Amino acid sequence: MAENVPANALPASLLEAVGLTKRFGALLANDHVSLAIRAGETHALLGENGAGKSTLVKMMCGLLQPDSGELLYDGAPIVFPDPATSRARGVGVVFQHFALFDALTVVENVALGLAGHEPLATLAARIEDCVHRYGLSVEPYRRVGELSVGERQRVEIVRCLLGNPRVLILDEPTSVLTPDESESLFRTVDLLTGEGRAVLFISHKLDEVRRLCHRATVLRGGKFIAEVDPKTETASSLARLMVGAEVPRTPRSVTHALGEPRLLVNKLNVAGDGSRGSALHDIHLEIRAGEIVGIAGVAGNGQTTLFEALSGEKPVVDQEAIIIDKVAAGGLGPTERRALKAGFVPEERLGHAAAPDMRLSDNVLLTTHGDGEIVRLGIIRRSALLARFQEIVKRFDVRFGGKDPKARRLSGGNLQKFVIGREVLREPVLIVVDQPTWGVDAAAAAFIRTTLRQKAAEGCAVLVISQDLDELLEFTDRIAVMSEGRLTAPVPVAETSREAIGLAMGGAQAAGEGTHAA
Ligand SMILES: Nc1ncnc2c1ncn2[C@@H]1O[C@H](COP(=O)(O)OP(=O)(O)OP(=O)(O)O)[C@@H](O)[C@H]1O
Repeated sequence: MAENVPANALPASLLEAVGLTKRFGALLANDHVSLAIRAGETHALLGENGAGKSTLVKMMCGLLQPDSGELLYDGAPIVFPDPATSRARGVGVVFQHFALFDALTVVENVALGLAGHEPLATLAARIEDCVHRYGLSVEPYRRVGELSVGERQRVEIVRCLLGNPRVLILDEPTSVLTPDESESLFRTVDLLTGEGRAVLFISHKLDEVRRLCHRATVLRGGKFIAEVDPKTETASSLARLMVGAEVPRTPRSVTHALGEPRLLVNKLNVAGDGSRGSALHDIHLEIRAGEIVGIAGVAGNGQTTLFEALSGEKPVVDQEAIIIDKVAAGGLGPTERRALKAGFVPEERLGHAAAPDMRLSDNVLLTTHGDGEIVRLGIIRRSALLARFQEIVKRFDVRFGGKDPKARRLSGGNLQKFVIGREVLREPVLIVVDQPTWGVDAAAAAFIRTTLRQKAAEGCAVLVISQDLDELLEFTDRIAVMSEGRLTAPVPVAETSREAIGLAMGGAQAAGEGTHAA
């Protein structure tokens, strides 16, 4: 990938933050942070959850105004009063949480963000052109509601590129991508920097930062810590800079006897509804108390439908197709399934797992209202709710400013820790988690995995849907692969390999011996 630029030939900074400071109440989210992005470089912005990366980016594009400090663009001071102005000046941002309308097509969504009234056919042609030029796979006339998170992200990138940005800021672009999708994004990034554009790349995946980025700025606790050449660092030395201490690794599976099946999926068929999620065909799966089963697969192959069928959000006709802790649950809704002590953590934390404009404590209620402890005889026990909220925050180290902010105020990784903690503290016998560590820093990711391992050791059955193969290989016991709505038989991790899983992801039945016996 990209070579180091000799020091005597450094290109000028395109966009520069000089001593930016931002306070939210008592919390100093950015404390005199400086960062310069040069033409032709990919610059990483690193830091643990809540370190202040998104706050810095928001100030660099006019979404937030700094309390002090200034921005320089082409070496001259500039103020971006809002994102429209920064966009018009050539600063494009793709955020972690997308701003797309499900009911509209790709081209309609893109049109909404543009000034003027370009005919949709012309715009679709421009999208096709951009897609072709930068190797992105996006179909202009597909409805966004049908797209996987990875595809939605490409729509956001295309939308940005159509504005012909000189600086492109990507906020955790690979956290929802498969290895292949990430590789193709890296090629796109290289093409962009090759054209003299600058890319600011926020990521918790330190290996990819080392491969892709020319320089890295590290933040910790809202402060600038270091600017380093990631190629001369190791993933652990970078993690040490971010965290200020060694990062623990997830303990491998401890051998313990497995108990009763907690989840049985038997001949589960779900029709595609033409909108989000594909059909499921004849899914079989058994997860016993004490084990973690992982589901790998390229996004959009039925994982979302499977999650929704398991959580009760999508109706399943056959009552016996899903059995939770010996109870036929196919026809039960989400609350009734939670009453069976099942916990569910969906992929989209903001909007699905948590209501953005509700306070965190009220968000606790979303999945605990049927548990009896917090709501009794239809009356909310506020003290019990607050006690649970505080326990989640303490045990899962959820960091935020203020006492009880709205969910949308949390950094991405901290919100993820919150929604995982909310389910884990319900003491479930079955927990289904879609993308458990999306956007979570290395230390917090290790903590989440270790917690899920502990739950399994205590007798919980855990199902993890993840696009991160390394994660699945690191902490699950068996792995199945989802492809075109079909699930391979889960195979013990020791008996499979990245290659076999990769093949199965492409549709070959290579990760397991057959497709049925679980
Ligand atoms: N609008 C806001 N009001 C109050 N606090 C906020 C607001 N925005 C961010 N914060 C707080 O500022 C801190 C920094 O958040 P920021 O989103 O910048 O972190 P981050 O480094 O991007 O984290 P992550 O990796 O989890 O996305 C966090 O503690 C967050 O809760």
